[in-house]
Amino acid sequence: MNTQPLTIEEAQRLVLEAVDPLPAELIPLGDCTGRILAEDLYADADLPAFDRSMMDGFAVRSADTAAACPDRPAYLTVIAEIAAGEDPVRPVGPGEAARIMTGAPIPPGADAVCRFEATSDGFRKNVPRVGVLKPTSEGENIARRGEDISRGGRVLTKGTRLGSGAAAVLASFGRAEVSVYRRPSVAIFTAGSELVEITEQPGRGQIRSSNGWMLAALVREAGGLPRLAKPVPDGIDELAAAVTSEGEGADLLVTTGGVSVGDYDLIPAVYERLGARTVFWKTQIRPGSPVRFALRGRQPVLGVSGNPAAAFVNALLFVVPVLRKMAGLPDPLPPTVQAVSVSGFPKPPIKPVRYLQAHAYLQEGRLLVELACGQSAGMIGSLAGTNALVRLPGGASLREGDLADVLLYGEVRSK
Ligand SMILES: Nc1nc2c(c(=O)[nH]1)N[C@H]1C(S)=C(S)[C@@H](COP(=O)(O)OP(=O)(O)OC[C@H]3O[C@@H](n4cnc5c(N)ncnc54)[C@H](O)[C@@H]3O)O[C@H]1N2
Ligand code: MOO
Ligand SMILES: [Mg+2]
Repeated sequence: MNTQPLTIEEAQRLVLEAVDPLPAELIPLGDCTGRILAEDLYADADLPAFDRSMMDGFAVRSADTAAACPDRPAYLTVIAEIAAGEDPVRPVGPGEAARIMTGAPIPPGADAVCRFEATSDGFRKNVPRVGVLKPTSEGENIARRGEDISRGGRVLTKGTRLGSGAAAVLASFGRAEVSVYRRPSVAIFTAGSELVEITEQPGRGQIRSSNGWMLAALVREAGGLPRLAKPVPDGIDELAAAVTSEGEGADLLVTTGGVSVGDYDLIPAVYERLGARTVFWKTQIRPGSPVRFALRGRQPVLGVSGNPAAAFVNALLFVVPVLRKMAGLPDPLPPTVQAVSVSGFPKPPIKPVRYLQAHAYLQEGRLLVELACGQSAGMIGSLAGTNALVRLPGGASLREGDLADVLLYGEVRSK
């Protein structure tokens, strides 16, 4: 086990190294939103599958229209009407045109579509003859077979998060089922003799256990399936029994509380009882420094701090990346962007990296960030209404107007 506090980069590397993407499963296309594609998708056909009209108008031979102008229209005999869904076989010969609708196949012989607006009488149905008012160039208003997606090409890449656009592509190739990475299941345990369930009225010295609910929501947001156990009193037997019975088969175990040096901080002993090998304990981050990472066989176990804001930071920095990697995303670490800080941070610089609860928002197209009031690790209020963490490197201070590194985890809107 590493005994020196690790840098955040080293700690994240060790955690991510220990986990792999989960196996794939087939799901109905209608359930694909937010899931991660587990295969490359190649086009097994051209899209569109046939040359088709992009306008309502007339399929013509472009040469017939070369000299057309409003004063001397090119008059063509209308030989057919082609609606979308039809399969026209009759060729358009010289001096002829076929009335055609958007999406309908181009008939043999025609090489362009002249839209209604560029004809005389075009909007009138059943006219035997139409006057084309301007030249229609070869290929005009025709979508060529395969011009959208050509057969054999890769249209979706493994590791893509599926959404509306991908659904359109998958549907076009008849994929009623899609292969995605399985959603990670996460068993969550909250340790502490002071904790009561949220439906209970806490007695003196007791508190409602909020961390489990926070973690369950975060797991869900990251695409995982949380299983939240009842709060467990501090006791090696009780905690080990709960994890053994309710953590069975979970892809990830998360415990909160009990990771520091107090007399009842029993998580190290519990992990030992469970046969989990500790990979590291303590990191150079604040809050959340005493986070613990262990492996119980292949099952990863993350012991996050009991202090609510510290638990939140631990979860964003470790639990979410683990879930993203398990879910098949190629870039598991949350992206960092830069924003102008409208607040300064009054405390003096420290050696560890600080993560500050913040609200990032847009103003006239620029990303700004405001620190939440109350940055103590034990506080909960700063978690409400925030969508970002400001990352303050070791030794750095933050003044109003400085450019700050920001880790976004929620929707960014205008203020
Ligand atoms: N002597 C030292 N004491 C502490 C150190 C240290 O280095 N030396 N580190 C401090 C830091 S930093 C942190 S962070 C905390 C870590 O605490 P634990 O992970 O051991 O958590 P607990 O002691 O169980 O609880 C801490 C705090 O959080 C509340 N809590 C716990 N679980 C929940 C929950 N499910 N929902 C809401 N709140 C919860 C708990 O009541 C305590 O107030 O240790 C410092 N101490
Ligand atoms: O690292 Mo502890 O999380 O400061 O509060
Ligand atoms: Mg403690």
